Amino acid sequence: MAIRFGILTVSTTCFICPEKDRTGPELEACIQSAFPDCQIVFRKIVSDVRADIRQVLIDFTDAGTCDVIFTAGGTGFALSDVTPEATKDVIEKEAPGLTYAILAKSLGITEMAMLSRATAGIRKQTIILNFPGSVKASIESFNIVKPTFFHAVALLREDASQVTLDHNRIQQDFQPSKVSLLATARRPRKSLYPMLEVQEALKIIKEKLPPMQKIEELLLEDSIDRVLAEDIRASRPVPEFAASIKDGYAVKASDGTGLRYVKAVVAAGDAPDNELGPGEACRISTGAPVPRGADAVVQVEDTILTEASVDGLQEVTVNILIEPKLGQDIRQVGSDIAVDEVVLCKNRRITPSYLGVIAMLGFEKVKVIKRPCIGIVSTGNELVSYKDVLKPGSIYDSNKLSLLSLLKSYSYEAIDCGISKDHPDSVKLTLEKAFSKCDLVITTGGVSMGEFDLLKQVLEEDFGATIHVGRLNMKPGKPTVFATLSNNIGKINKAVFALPGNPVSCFVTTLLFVVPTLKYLENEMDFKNWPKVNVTLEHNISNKDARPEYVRMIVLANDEGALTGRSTGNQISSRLNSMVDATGLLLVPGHSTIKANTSVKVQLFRTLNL
Ligand SMILES: Nc1nc2c(c(=O)[nH]1)N[C@H]1C(S)=C(S)[C@@H](COP(=O)(O)OP(=O)(O)OC[C@H]3O[C@@H](n4cnc5c(N)ncnc54)[C@H](O)[C@@H]3O)O[C@H]1N2
Ligand code: MOO
Ligand SMILES: [Mg+2]
Repeated sequence: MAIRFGILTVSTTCFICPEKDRTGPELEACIQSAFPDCQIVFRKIVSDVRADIRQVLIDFTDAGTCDVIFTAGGTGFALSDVTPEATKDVIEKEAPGLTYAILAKSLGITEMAMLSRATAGIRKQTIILNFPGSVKASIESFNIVKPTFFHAVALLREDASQVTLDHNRIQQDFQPSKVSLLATARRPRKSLYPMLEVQEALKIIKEKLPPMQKIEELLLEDSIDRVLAEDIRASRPVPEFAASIKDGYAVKASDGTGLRYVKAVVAAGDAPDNELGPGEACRISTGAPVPRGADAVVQVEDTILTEASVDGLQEVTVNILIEPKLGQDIRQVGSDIAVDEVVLCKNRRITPSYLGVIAMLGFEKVKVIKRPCIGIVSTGNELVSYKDVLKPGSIYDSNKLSLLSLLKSYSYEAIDCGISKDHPDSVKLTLEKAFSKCDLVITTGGVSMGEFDLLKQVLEEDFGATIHVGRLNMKPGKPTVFATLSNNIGKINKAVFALPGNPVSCFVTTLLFVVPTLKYLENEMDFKNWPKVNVTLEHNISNKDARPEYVRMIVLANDEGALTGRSTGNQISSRLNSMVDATGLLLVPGHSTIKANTSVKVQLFRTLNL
């Protein structure tokens, strides 16, 4: 948050001879070193005239251009000292705590502090605070109150995220970041990180990932889309009893065609205890247990009724029209699943049919591979939640929602770990909170070459992280970062993907690096990445950049079942609409064109569009 300061020296002497004003310039330097990204909106001098002081204060508060105005001078007992009176004329609310804090601390330095009549208050959204006129006293006063300004201004601006940040900082006894924003002139003008190829990076990520894999047991209903951590071995046969495949009559095959006496009825769910004798039949339903003595089922369509009961309601005899074969229309015990058969293999993802099979075997719970807890952090002073009101210069944080839902579409739940400001303390605090909850943290923004791109520095300097991947030869996604953190016994236990802020760049790198990592951590995908299919291009596709480009493709199946593909249009990294409807990525080498009708291999990350 950039605070906007104004400095008003009140002194008739300095007004006549401005070069005598030392307090104004010294105060300005002090403010700038305490708040490096602040803005000094004005530095003025007025004489000790109440109306003149009042006018400057009104001008700069009512225009809404200043968050804080410091006056220096005119606060003592001299007859001409009227700064507090002019201040009281304009303020709408008093802020006595500020002057009290200055007085209390200053009394420890000099008892002359008692002679200050300084006042403080708020007009509209601006804080006005009187400092003494001497350089030393004004700077001492500034240093006393400066820790409160971020928070005070955030409250006045109704900047909820900064207020939360400050509350956390106060509550957690926060240690500021070791990274400084001050030495911009000394920043490197070339990236310090080697440019890696995508395949190289995938290999490194695979090698350096912390060992996260553990097993957990879940209720069947909670295990959909998870990866099996055990073979599912049948402890019972399916079916468990010989069951009829048809609605018809259970018979002895050796009786052949001809009349049968209908001895009993067996419906699904019955447990028949009678035994079929020669010339007898049991009426039977699909799925019902075949009674002892029967060895074939004849479907009702292959029979006729030959005799009914006196009331005409019950079958007494039926004629079997077709020669029954031994075992006909009977599912034998264990014919679907035999006892001890490994019916589902570990490391496979649980689909609805897996769950059905597991349920058939009577399991209540299943062992699956535990997933890392994933957190997503957005970074950027410009970001506002899409649920909040947009301010001038701000944009909606779209990355958070698109990445949370992209992961969800592959069944990974991630936690929203907030929006960090482009300030080292804010990045540090937001990451600290994310790491306290999550094993894998994904951030977006702040990884390129700008002075406010702080992710790599904060990760390295504040968290001792090792950056394994710092730059990639790809478009989009060049500044992609992969880093790991160790715990206090030196064991790697956290991983970070710090992705570029451009909406397409973080989307594509999530597809190419984060999702494969998550699948790999679940043993499902050996970093082979998305399957490739042959696609015929509908038009020429050019890449003007030197970096290989992952062009977003719409892939369609024509009536003959052949696949054709077209690009989603302008591929600039900010244009997230270039992801819309894309189901595949086509890697186009740097400075090259692939001609229409060429057959190319497209990596499919989704099923085809209908
Ligand atoms: N001097 C250089 N500048 C840049 C380079 C470079 O190599 N040298 N690389 C460019 C490339 S490539 C990319 S990609 C971007 C990456 O930038 P950062 O990761 O540092 O991200 P920011 O600067 O914070 O933001 C970039 C862009 O994205 C917008 N953004 C950020 N977060 C969000 C969000 N959550 N939702 C929506 N939009 C977001 C942000 O406003 C910026 O417009 O750097 C190039 N620069
Ligand atoms: O690498 Mo950036 O992601 O092209 O815009
Ligand atoms: Mg940047």
